[in-house]
Amino acid sequence: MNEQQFPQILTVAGIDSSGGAGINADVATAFAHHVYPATVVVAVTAQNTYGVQGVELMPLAFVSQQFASIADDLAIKAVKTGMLGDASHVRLVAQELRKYNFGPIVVDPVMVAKGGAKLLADDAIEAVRDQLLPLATLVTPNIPEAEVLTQMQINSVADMQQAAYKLQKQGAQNVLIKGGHLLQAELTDVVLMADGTFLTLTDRKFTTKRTHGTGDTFAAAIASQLALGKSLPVAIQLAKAYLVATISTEIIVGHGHGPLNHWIEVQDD
Ligand SMILES: Nc1ncnc2c1ncn2[C@@H]1O[C@H](COP(=O)(O)OP(=O)(O)OP(=O)(O)O)[C@@H](O)[C@H]1O
Ligand SMILES: Cc1ncc(CO)c(N)n1
Repeated sequence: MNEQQFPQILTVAGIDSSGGAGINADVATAFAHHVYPATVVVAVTAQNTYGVQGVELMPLAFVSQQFASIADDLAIKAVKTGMLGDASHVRLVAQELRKYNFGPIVVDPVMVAKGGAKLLADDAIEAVRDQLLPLATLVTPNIPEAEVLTQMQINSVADMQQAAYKLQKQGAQNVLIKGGHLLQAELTDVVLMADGTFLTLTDRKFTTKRTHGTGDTFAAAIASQLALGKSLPVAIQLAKAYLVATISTEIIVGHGHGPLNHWIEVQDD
């Protein structure tokens, strides 16, 4: 491997026609970090800041072909997975990820879009739990996703910690449960590291409806920092700082849940 190669990540996810979430957010985030993003397109959505109007999944063989093309040529240093659509696509992506050594894998188990549209079929949950979580260096569910995966209700930070233990038992090495859906004045994300220690990230909640793609941006920023050689705890904290900056400096696009300001400068540690 040529050490001079530019840092490269792979995002395996869905395209958002309105540009704010999914692969579009991942690509914007990678560029902001001066990291090169390759993409495996699993789904294409007809979507805007109001919601999701349509979804098309790519043929399975074509998803595999995209993986092979990338593996034949690029030097991927970290992976992020996002919207995977249904059980057969989840199983296939897991199978492809097992084939190649693309470095650490950040699994964002995307299930539902901001407007409530399903981005993952109900019968795919088992495949996410059994096939994808054991491959995850880090899994980054929001609270509803963590509830579905662990079959427990989450109403507090203590519940988030308990759910994080369960997700680790299911095979994820490290767990980040995002607290955006917990009704509190402050937002708390809970991270359970592989060594059993907790990291808690607490931030004020900005009053804004422009939060389309926050989860994607957070996970893509973590993958980008990992590709740049940062340790996981440092990558998570730098990614969170970038995310907060993208939320706090609004850009006015669309009429519903608008996209983030991905142009904001990434601060280093
Ligand atoms: N209004 C806000 N102000 C500050 N931080 C926020 C706000 N909304 C979300 N966040 C942060 O963004 C991250 C993602 O939040 P959330 O729990 O909503 O994830 P998500 O539902 O996966 O996002 P999405 O579905 O939009 O991709 C968390 O770290 C959360 O703290
Ligand atoms: C394509 C796509 N992926 C992920 C999300 C979740 O933010 C979304 N809304 N759309």
